[in-house]
Amino acid sequence: MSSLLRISDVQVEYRSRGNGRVRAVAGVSLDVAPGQIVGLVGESGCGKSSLARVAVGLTPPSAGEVSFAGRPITPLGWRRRPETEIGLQMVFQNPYASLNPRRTIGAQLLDGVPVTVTGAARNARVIELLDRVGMPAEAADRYPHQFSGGQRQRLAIARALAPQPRMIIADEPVTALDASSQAQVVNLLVGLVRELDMGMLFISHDLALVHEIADVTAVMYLGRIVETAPTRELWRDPRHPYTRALIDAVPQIGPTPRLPATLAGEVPDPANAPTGCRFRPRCAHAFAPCGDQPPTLDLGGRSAACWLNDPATAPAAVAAP
Ligand SMILES: Nc1ncnc2c1ncn2[C@@H]1O[C@H](COP(=O)(O)OP(=O)(O)OP(=O)(O)O)[C@@H](O)[C@H]1O
Repeated sequence: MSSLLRISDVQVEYRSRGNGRVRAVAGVSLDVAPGQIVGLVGESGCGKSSLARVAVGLTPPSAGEVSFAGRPITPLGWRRRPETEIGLQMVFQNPYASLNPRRTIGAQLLDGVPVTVTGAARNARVIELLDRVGMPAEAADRYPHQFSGGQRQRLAIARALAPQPRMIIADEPVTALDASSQAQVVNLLVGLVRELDMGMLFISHDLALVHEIADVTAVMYLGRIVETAPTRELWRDPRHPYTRALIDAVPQIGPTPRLPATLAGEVPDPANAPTGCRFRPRCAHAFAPCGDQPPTLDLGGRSAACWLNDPATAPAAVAAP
């Protein structure tokens, strides 16, 4: 399958206190195909937002490349080419990040409507966008502060749809909302993405939510993707102990209810990332080879960066105490 968004070996570094540098994203590759929903999941601080900002050209990568529909995305390219041409739009956790509090909703939606739509059709497009996200036409004359959090996120989705993008990157789009709005906004977003046959990179710390909506799930830990698989396979048969731990942390209801297991410890600060496998200090299966960083192993339609999947090293894990 050809990819729409291609992230190749991207690194993101920040200046840390003193003269040091922190590598928040340490070599990530990820593809999103047209019409595909890819979920990117991981605990807070693992580098998800840093990766999203690079993917839309808001932050330059320290190394690696991002391309969209075969064209490179760089912050320079982003400025030169209006986002309406790029076809990649972002929905942020906080809708105030994408909605200007001082301008009416209608004016902001109009900004995103392609210039090829002219005259009365422009206003008609605004009304249509509002209708798509379940908001009344009168919303066009109001300001963002006149809406609830859930309504504002609906409006931010309408703003993202205005340029008729081919893909959305949604970074924790419902985390800031109350529980009842969360389900509504996720259903709306996923429904629109499917209906309009767009691609989506859906970033979340909530594996259960990603399980419900994503075709493919990528699991990120401390700046690296540790496992990628079709969502159903990942859930049924995780190949990385971190994925297993995240699944075990989800409460199971139904015929065999199970209490969630907590994942011991916390994500280390990337400034003090462990050598070798970064998950090693928290991993119940750590064995000698984990002192070296595991490569991303191709497991046939899926991949995992864990020595347990390497036939050459795995027997040692069984032998380990
Ligand atoms: N501008 C910055 N300067 C320095 N360090 C940063 C900066 N932005 C992020 N970081 C650090 O990079 C790491 C990854 O942060 P990032 O926000 O990308 O992770 P995340 O998985 O999206 O977490 P969250 O969901 O909490 O936002 C964290 O350790 C964070 O402290």
